[in-house]
Amino acid sequence: MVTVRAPATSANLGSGFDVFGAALGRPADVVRVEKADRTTIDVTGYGSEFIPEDPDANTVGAVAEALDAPAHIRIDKGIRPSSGLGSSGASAAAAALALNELYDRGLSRRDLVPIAGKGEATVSGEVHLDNVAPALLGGFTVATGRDVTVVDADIPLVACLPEIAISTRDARDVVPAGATMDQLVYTVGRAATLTTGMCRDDPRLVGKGMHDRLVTPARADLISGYNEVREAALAAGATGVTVSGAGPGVLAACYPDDRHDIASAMVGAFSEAGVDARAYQTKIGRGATLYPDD
Ligand SMILES: Nc1ncnc2c1ncn2[C@@H]1O[C@H](COP(=O)(O)OP(=O)(O)O)[C@@H](O)[C@H]1O
Ligand SMILES: N[C@@H](CCOP(=O)(O)O)C(=O)O
Repeated sequence: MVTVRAPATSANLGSGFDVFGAALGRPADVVRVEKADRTTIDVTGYGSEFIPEDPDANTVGAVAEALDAPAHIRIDKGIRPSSGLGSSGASAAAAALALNELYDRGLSRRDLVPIAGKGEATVSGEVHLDNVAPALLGGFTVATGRDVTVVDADIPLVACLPEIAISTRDARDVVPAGATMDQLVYTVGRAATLTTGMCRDDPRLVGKGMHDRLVTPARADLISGYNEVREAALAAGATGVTVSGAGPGVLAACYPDDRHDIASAMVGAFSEAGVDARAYQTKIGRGATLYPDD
């Protein structure tokens, strides 16, 4: 048996739609695989009642097929599905690493990124590698086509998860079809600022670079209380706030000592909007961890 823990991830970070991603220190999914004649899946844990065990509908099924690695796959969900924290991608990334080890396929983590992406595509409708790349490689990742650049950034974060479910597929439907030149210039400036901040471990630049006028406003409208939560986090010291992935999670960048106050402020602001929420005080973390021969 092979066991892999794959972390939650936050995609887009505001200015990097479908390109930027970051591994979070927590929460995480744990996936265990054993060889079998055909693939079967058991799901337990957070939100498991909403996750299909049919290999054609679960992200790990497409990964097993792509690797020609049939297995009994047990998924223990630490990351709630439809969260904006890369829940479906984490399972796919964990399965890719675990099955590669179980069947001795000899692929590198980078080789496994597009394979895990096939799993992600089964639920989101399109291939986007901005969750599976950081889940496998860790750090802050820039995914352009099949190329992935990794920065081992050290940035404190708070990820706040409201009790609202938004599927990535639905949230992709509200993304504007085009952009003006002003919007493009603004986005490039912010994306470059964020990337510089990641390279310098500078929470101020990262927070500034998260600001986005293109995709985030459309998605924020799907999250009750988003504007109030954003204002509360900024008032508590966040250097930047944006929608995490396709939402409903909300991500704040900050300095380490401010995490507790920001987490309380975000949960409190959601509560005032009538929405229960939980917050993870975390930071950019490492990629999936392999526990062979468990
Ligand atoms: N292993 C899995 N983990 C989580 N969700 C899964 C998995 N396999 C299939 N799904 C489905 O994917 C959808 C959630 O994925 P998505 O909308 O991309 O949100 P996110 O990945 O941000 O949690 C849900 O409909 C869920 O049932
Ligand atoms: N770039 C994708 C990222 C979706 O992330 P998820 O964590 O919500 O699955 C998008 O914005 O659609």
